[in-house]
Amino acid sequence: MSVTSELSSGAEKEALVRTRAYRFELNSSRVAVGAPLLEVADVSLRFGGIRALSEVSFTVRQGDIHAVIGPNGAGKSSMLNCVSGLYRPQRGTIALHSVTEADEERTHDLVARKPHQIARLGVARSFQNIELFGHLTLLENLMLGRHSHMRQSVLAGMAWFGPARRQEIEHREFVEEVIDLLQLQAFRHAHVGSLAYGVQKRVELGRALCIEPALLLLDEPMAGMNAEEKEDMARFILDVSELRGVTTMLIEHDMGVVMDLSDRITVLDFGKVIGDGRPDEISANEDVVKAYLGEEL
Ligand SMILES: Nc1ncnc2c1ncn2[C@@H]1O[C@H](COP(=O)(O)OP(=O)(O)OP(=O)(O)O)[C@@H](O)[C@H]1O
Repeated sequence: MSVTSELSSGAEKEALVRTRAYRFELNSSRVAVGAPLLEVADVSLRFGGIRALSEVSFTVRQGDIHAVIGPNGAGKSSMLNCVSGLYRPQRGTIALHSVTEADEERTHDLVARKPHQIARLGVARSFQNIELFGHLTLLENLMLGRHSHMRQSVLAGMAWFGPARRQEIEHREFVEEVIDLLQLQAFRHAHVGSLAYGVQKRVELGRALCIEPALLLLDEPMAGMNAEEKEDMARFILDVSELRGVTTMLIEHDMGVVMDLSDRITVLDFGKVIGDGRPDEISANEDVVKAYLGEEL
């Protein structure tokens, strides 16, 4: 893609995000649309004799849905785990860019940081297996997602007066906006454990959004879903990106979904990048087609 067309698609996205009026920002990154948000450079990760990642480099740009695909064992989850700090690569850098309220540009090397420090920088992650509190209601699960933004002490919260009450109301309104976006109104007071699998996955996405992510990491958000649930989830991921400007990096096996949703795709095979580009470039890439021989592209 040429630089100008990249810029114009960035401007279009920004205009789309601005045309809708929302009370709360879900996207906490102030990096300009189309500019690099996450730069993975030369990352290598070994487990004993197994090379899970070899000199992996790619860039995720602000505003994009960026898919990481590849056959089983290609290193996709390992890559996501390196970004979220669960794994520490032996080589390479993973740089997250940010812009402060004073418009100062910052770069954070994620390799040196612990998972909770990376989460505090706004990197929110959902897992392959659902990790929600099944015995709590949907509202309670999402309110827990707001936890990192709550300033008042638990004691003040329990006493339920003054600033604690105001803050609770504010967070509740934030959560309601996420519930509206993901069309979860009907399940507000349901215990999450009793909800259908596809709805639980949507609640997980909601909880990640409650963190106000700078970068959203989704590990197989549609795994185990039926066709209708997949379609719904794809729509919500698109809304989160197009309407709310949240940058998303996702791992997904369903090629149809990946080709439809993604702005950019990085393909891994045996821990190496064998393709990186727009969906049309990836489906025309011979190495990628070879790696997926027999699979639909
Ligand atoms: N914690 C670990 N300890 C040892 N080996 C690991 C570990 N995590 C991943 N690996 C190995 O690294 C390689 C890449 O695995 P990874 O799970 O990242 O691939 P993947 O592309 O996500 O696969 P899948 O699509 O099956 O989930 C595999 O050979 C795997 O066995």
